[in-house]
Amino acid sequence: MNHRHFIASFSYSSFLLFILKISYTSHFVATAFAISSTGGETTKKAVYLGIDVGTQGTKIVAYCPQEASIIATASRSYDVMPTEVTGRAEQDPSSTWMPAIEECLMEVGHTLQLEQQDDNAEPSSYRIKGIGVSGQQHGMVALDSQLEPLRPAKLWCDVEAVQEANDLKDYFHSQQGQGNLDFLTPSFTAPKILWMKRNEPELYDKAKWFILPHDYVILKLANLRRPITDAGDASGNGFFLAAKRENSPIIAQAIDQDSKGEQSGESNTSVLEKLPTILSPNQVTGILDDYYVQKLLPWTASGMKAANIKAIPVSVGSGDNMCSALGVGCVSPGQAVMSLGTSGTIFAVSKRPPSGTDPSSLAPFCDATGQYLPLACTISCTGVLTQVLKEWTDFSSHEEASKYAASVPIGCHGITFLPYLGGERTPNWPHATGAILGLTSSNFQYAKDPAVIYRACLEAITFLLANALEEFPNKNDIDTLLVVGGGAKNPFWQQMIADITNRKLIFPLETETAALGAAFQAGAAASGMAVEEYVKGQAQALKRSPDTVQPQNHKAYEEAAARFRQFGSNLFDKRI
Ligand SMILES: Nc1ncnc2c1ncn2[C@@H]1O[C@H](COP(=O)(O)OP(=O)(O)O)[C@@H](O)[C@H]1O
Ligand SMILES: O=P(O)(O)OC[C@H](O)CO
Repeated sequence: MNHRHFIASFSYSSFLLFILKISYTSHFVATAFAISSTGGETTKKAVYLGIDVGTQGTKIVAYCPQEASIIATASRSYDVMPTEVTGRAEQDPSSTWMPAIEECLMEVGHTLQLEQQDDNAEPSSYRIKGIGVSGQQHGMVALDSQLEPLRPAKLWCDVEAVQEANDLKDYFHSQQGQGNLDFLTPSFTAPKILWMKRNEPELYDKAKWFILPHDYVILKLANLRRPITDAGDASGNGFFLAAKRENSPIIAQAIDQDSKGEQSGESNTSVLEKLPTILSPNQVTGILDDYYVQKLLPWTASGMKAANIKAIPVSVGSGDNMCSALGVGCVSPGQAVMSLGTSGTIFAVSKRPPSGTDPSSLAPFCDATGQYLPLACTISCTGVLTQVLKEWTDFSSHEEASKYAASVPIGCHGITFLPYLGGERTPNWPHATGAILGLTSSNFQYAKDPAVIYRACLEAITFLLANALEEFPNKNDIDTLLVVGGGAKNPFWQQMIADITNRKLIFPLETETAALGAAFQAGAAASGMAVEEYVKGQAQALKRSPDTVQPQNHKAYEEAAARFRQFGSNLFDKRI
């Protein structure tokens, strides 16, 4: 047993676990649950579950610190709701996210039960000691007084609230609000709330809470009486000023006073009071509700009811990018994370709060440890690539498409794909649309080749992220990218990213870093450690794949990248 394992074993068999429960009055009260070791317990290995509720699916990982590995996983896919309305992107929390989570819990529970059956000598090899939740950022979940959704959640990639985002920015600056809100786009929650007030005034009047996707999941898992959140996810709500770590009353005022909607009744409650309370990074919100315990561990459910010892704490959770920053094992100076999910994101960790002069494309978020997470997010990433794959090619997978795309020359014979099927956020072009440009009589024949179009799309979404990297004030100090998310396992894309960005790449062995980061947070919360300290302890054991990718074709990509930027600017670079 090495030193780290000794510490881990000691803390998991230790005697007291303090669980912060939401009190049923308006305050949070610390309640201590005495959790002691009993016969057989000391032999069980602690396991922490991390749930990541993404845009295209939910994943759960079960992480065992003693083995320093993921011992079970499950995932379920789902779609954004079909709509004819341009710019709309919605999902129903109760019929989309929660059933996917339930199914994943059942599958993980089943896998762990098999482990138990394999070991007849011990009642169980593992014990779930905590759950953390990571969620797609931004969006808006509007709840009624019974804590039920009033309407489908508007997602981060919903760009209906363009006018509202601009109105809020203008109001904030007209009131000389301190700080910089230039980064506010329709993705954020505040413009969506204003959009709801203007477009659905009757529903708006019934809204008691406006929360984020991960807040909703925690609310349900722990059966809380009121919503909570953390600073990382809250910093994507459009009210939160990261430097001050508080929601802006000016933004709330702008929404409260707005009279463009025809309200059916006047509510006196400010929108500020409808936002969830913010807990610190290693706090626990409550314990896993029996309903979900039975999904996870049906064979021990009755035992769990009988004894506090088996209560499973639910930690505060965070946005998926914040959790990813934990899941890569902490981001060092000189590194940035590039996440290839439905969205593309690129972010670094900073000890300093954002400065007022940071470029508007960098959102000044908080991270999930108490530090800051300057982040750029592109809407057009694997969501668009997957649509191209499914609707424009006969390739059966990204792997097959990439194999053929690899034989297409860099720059795709001069054919440029603009990937803005759902508008764009970085650059802030919510009205942008997709296009294929640069056609000539000599390259026209290639435009109907699916491998060319797939590659042109892949190049485009990579150029977007590379351009976002250039917005970081410390870009010259960033020499290494930690690449994560669903697209990170694609070797062809890995090479392309290295070539285009001219940076070293590292791939954590676990690409589901958001779910893993949520599990780390649960481990920190359950063992009472600071999140950063806990994650650093785990990171030593997380091997990363060797840094084999070397940039070779940078110059060849530069020309195609310049063409891509020029076409986009010509079409969409105007005041929205
Ligand atoms: N080899 C691959 N190359 C490119 N994209 C991929 C590959 N494998 C999976 N993807 C895409 O990654 C996305 C899923 O990534 P993920 O990080 O789980 O997204 P989210 O969290 O937004 O649901 C899907 O769009 C999927 O099609
Ligand atoms: O579904 P993902 O993982 O792309 O998450 C969406 C991001 O949180 C948007 O910033």
